[in-house]
Amino acid sequence: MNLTATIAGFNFEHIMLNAAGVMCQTAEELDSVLASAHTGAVVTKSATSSLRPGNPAPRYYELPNKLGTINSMGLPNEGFNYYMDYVAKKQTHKPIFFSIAGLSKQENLEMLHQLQDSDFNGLVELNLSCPNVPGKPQTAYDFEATQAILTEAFTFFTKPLGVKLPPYFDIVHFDDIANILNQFPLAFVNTINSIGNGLVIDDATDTVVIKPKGGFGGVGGTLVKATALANVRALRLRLNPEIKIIGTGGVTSGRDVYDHILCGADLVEVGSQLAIEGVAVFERLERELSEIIIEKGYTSLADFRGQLKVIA
Ligand SMILES: O=C(O)c1[nH]c(=O)[nH]c(=O)c1I
Repeated sequence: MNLTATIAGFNFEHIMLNAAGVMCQTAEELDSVLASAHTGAVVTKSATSSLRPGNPAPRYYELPNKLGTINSMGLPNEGFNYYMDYVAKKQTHKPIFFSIAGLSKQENLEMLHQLQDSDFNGLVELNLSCPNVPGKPQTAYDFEATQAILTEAFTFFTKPLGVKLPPYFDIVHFDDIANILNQFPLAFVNTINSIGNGLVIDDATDTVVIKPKGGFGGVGGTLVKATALANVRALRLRLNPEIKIIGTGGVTSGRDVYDHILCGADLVEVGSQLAIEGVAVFERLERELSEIIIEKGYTSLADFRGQLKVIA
């Protein structure tokens, strides 16, 4: 059975990896994802130029009954140079995604210049969708700003580049963002990031469950699966075929991985469920996915990728 994928000439022997932000802030966490026999790659925590402690705790919460998670981490990370050192000395055959989330266009362009001029030989994920930096909008909800940063980036950046998008909820917005992205030689689009600014209440105390922003935070896990699949499907139907899709959001079972692929995903990321279950989740998900593929009589992901049926 062929459970592989290719993006920008990089071969992925397994199609799952962590979602940026989960199990990827330190070298030890990154190593634990790479060490799994059931991951094809790893993505770093989105980096800013300098180290950031992030928002005050409690800033992460797992909902009861495995419904999902809410977080307002606030972009805590070890700083750009920490991850540059990590990728420089890391010996691995698995591709590495280097995620960046500068707080301004200039900061993002500066990190892209450093990545371009470095020996880094992996893929870069420009995170345009962090919902948790107080006062900072999710860039990808501003179509002009998205167009502008990609236009400037591609005047000098020649390594494989993709963008991490927030979820969209309007068909016209799917059209708008796809029209922008199709103008650029992107290696991939990663959709979705958490659903921004949700609110969860602790029913024992009538209190929000996280401290930052009065309890508003990004929602992930089971709760966001329908939105994640819609965004994967909508973008697959609209984007140039050369732009591959990483499906993220709502993955807790092999069937969820299968559904992301059915909607058009080439790679599939696990966030909330990885945080809840640990790296063993990848073995379980890959086993469950394989069982479904065998049951359906397929032998490779290409047999059903993007083959979601509609009702005639
Ligand atoms: O709060 C965070 O660090 C965070 N949290 C998210 O849910 N998505 C993001 O892109 C980020 I940068």
